Amino acid sequence: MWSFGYVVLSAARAFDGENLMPLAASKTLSLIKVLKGIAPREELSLAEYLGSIPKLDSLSSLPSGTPVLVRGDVDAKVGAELGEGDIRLRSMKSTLEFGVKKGFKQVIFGHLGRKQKDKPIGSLAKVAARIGKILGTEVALITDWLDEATFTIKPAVEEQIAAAAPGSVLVLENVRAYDIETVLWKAKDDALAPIAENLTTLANSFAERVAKVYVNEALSAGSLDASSTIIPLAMEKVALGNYIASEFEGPMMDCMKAKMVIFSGIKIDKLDDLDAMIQRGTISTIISAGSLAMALKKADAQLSGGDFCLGVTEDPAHSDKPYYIPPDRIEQAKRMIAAGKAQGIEFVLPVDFKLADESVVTTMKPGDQQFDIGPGTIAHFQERIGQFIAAQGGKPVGVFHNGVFGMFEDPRFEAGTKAFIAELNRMTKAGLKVYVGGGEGGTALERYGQPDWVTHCFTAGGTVLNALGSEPVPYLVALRAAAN
Ligand SMILES: Nc1ncnc2c1ncn2[C@@H]1O[C@H](COP(=O)(O)OP(=O)(O)O)[C@@H](O)[C@H]1O
Ligand SMILES: O=C(OP(=O)(O)O)[C@H](O)COP(=O)(O)O
Repeated sequence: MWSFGYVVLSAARAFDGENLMPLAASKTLSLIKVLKGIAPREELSLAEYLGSIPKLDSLSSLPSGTPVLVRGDVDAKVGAELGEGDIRLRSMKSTLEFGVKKGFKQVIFGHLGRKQKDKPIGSLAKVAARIGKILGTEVALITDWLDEATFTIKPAVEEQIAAAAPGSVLVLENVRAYDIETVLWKAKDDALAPIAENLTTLANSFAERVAKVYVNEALSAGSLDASSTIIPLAMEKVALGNYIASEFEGPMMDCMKAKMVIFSGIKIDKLDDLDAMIQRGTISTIISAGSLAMALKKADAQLSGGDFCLGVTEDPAHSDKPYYIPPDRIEQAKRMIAAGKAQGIEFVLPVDFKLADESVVTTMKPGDQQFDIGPGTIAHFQERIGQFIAAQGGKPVGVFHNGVFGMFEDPRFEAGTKAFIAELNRMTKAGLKVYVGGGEGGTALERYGQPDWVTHCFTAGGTVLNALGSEPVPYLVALRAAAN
């Protein structure tokens, strides 16, 4: 839900002719607390967030040569040819071309991947080259741009930007190479004040040495990354890129009104997002599969006076595993089903499962683990889709699909996911508006279907769930605070 208590944030800055007053650490700390859910958020809809953040055309009158920091959607596995693995990079084209035309010196920064044990963090070298190809211009990569001892941008970066010609595009090397970027992820409440000091120094250094204008064109950058999210507070102007603005204002708003949602996958916290979507009041049918559906399956059985064994999924000995579902999630699922059914929502759940040895069962025993839905469920879902299509009478109602039905990367467990991608095509061809929420669901569409089998596939998974679900998108909260 986008409803919390009421706190108005505004960046601690004012203009002094050409000089921007530095951001104060107290304001950074306030925003961090809001983003971490420690302090209350404003009670705002997605439309209200969007309405409070300037669009790209607000930068139209800035003079040629103005440096602009662009938070770019650079988390891409670039393939050998143009068009391969670069959809997120192409999503920035319109915004970057606007900047080139205006003569801005655009400095793109963003993340690629996550740090993994014993593996160096990825470089943006290929991404920078591909952006250059997409724009038809040279794009330089600036490596080694941050002094991690002082949290300041290295002076050479300022010199490189000053020397760049109007219309230049530069890329800062992977921001996640620096620990400061992900420091908020696991930060305890009492560590936030010193972190806010460091981030304030960093944000002010960006404003002093890189740019005072910030454009966010990174739809998928929905995690609570530090510099990416906080830096706008120190900026003179912020704006939403063309792609982000159109994705939120078009397809995302359509998804808010979806009548059917298909929710699956392994992350049990998606239950909160489904809960929030139910509370919006437009949904009539929920199809759920995968690990996530296990909570609903058990809850449904218990509400009918019975029970349903989930095997290892409910075994506390597996509590460190991603598929583990703790008892409080079953209770939450019970509340959701009871409230949902009271408002007329139909929950369509799996009726059989494929286990590790590929046997198909309708009930599980302790020690069992399901890796896919079984053929009975595939048929059950197909039947319900047919009924849903018929009930809409040709009206273009919305359908939102998130996640996968099993461990589909393994061919032994792909059948359920694969069969349902064909159902998305069936619904689209029947005139429904079908949206896929990026992530693994998007990967499955790529693998088993065609782009035109759905109305739209988002280039971000987590951000879409935030926008539609229980938590606001951190960068929208921050951009609104910065724009105030
Ligand atoms: N039983 C299962 N059901 C669904 N996904 C599973 C299951 N077991 C493993 N997974 C894995 O979990 C991942 C999907 O998780 P999901 O939460 O849908 O991701 P995303 O939010 O990125 O779409 C896939 O890599 C899939 O193989
Ligand atoms: O791929 C991304 O998001 P997605 O998997 O939710 O679509 C983004 O780059 C976010 O990556 P992160 O989850 O490491 O912050």
